[in-house]
Amino acid sequence: MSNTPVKVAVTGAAGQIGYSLLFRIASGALLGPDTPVELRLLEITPALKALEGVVMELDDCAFPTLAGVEIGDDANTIFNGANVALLVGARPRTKGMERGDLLEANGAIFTVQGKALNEHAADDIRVTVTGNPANTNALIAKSNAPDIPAERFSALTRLDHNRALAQLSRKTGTSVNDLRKMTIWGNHSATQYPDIFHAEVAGKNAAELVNDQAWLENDFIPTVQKRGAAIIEARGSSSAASAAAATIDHARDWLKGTAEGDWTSMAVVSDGSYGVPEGLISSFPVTTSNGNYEIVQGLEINEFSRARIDASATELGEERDAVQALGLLG
Ligand SMILES: NC(=O)C1=CN([C@@H]2O[C@H](COP(=O)(O)OP(=O)(O)OC[C@H]3O[C@@H](n4cnc5c(N)ncnc54)[C@H](O)[C@@H]3O)[C@@H](O)[C@H]2O)C=CC1
Ligand SMILES: O=C([O-])CC(=O)C(=O)O
Repeated sequence: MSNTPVKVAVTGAAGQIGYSLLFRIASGALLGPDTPVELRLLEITPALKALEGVVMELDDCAFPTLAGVEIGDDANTIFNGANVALLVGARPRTKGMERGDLLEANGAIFTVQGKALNEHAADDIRVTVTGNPANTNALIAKSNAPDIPAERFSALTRLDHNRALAQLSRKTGTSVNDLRKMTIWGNHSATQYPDIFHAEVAGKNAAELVNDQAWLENDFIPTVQKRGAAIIEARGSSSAASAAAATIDHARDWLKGTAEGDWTSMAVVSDGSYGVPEGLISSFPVTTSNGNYEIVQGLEINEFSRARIDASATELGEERDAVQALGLLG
């Protein structure tokens, strides 16, 4: 085991996603069994007592990879020296809300945290925003952290990606292990576009294999787009364990790399690829290695996909304008 622990900051650590996420990070699911990890856990003051209880449970697991835990309510202290920041802490939506309805309630959290990261995080910091509305919260954090390269900020669409894999695997009667090159485009919202035109099932093109436009339009796409709402309807609260698992998948692949011949979906700052306006944090197909990502280039976009990618980009532009009007962009 190497000696220097990687400092992983998690916000909203006493929340329901935190309760799944922390134990997986501490057990090595993010950085592997040979890398010690120091958890830096941020909460609001009234939640610190509950967080102390979670830390007792972390202690009681005696994880060999857990080198230390620090908790607190001050982002400047908790983000000090952080190498990885998982920004989960934010209010979840409840029944009948869209994620964008949380912009005003949650946006301000990410101005403060962006500034604190800018001042105190380690030089190699990589930031993943899970708290909703994730793309625009990531934009807020990025714009309040001018000294951190824009490519170090990302938002989570891996849960949507994983949901799309699960739906395609069920439809084709194959294992998720046989699936490659799924893509989520756009916003982590009901306008996101899960795209199977480039996906592969055991080496065959998924759209051609499925060959069922009605399923694609009326089942697959809306099921993935509205899965979060379906879970709220069924569980009475929003997805937590699957969101934690996706947060780990996202951050792990970013640091460790995607497999040869595959890619993943991450919401990252647009460089104008595929006509998504530059500067928006939008989901793209990306390959990763050593903590860097590249947007997959050269994919042919058919008319069906074009309209959906554009619609989600339009929504992201509207969210950007809304937070700009609220004075949240640095
Ligand atoms: N991007 C994605 O795929 C998904 C995103 N989410 C989002 O993740 C967020 C967290 O969800 P849950 O854990 O279920 O919510 P939760 O309400 O159980 O926990 C949120 C925690 O954040 C804390 N918090 C609030 N303000 C904070 C601040 N300024 N600094 C640090 N901590 C703060 C709260 O005290 C609370 O403990 C929500 O916004 C939810 O909508 C949830 C599922 C999937
Ligand atoms: O739908 C929600 O509000 C929680 C979430 O982001 C998801 O499950 O995808």
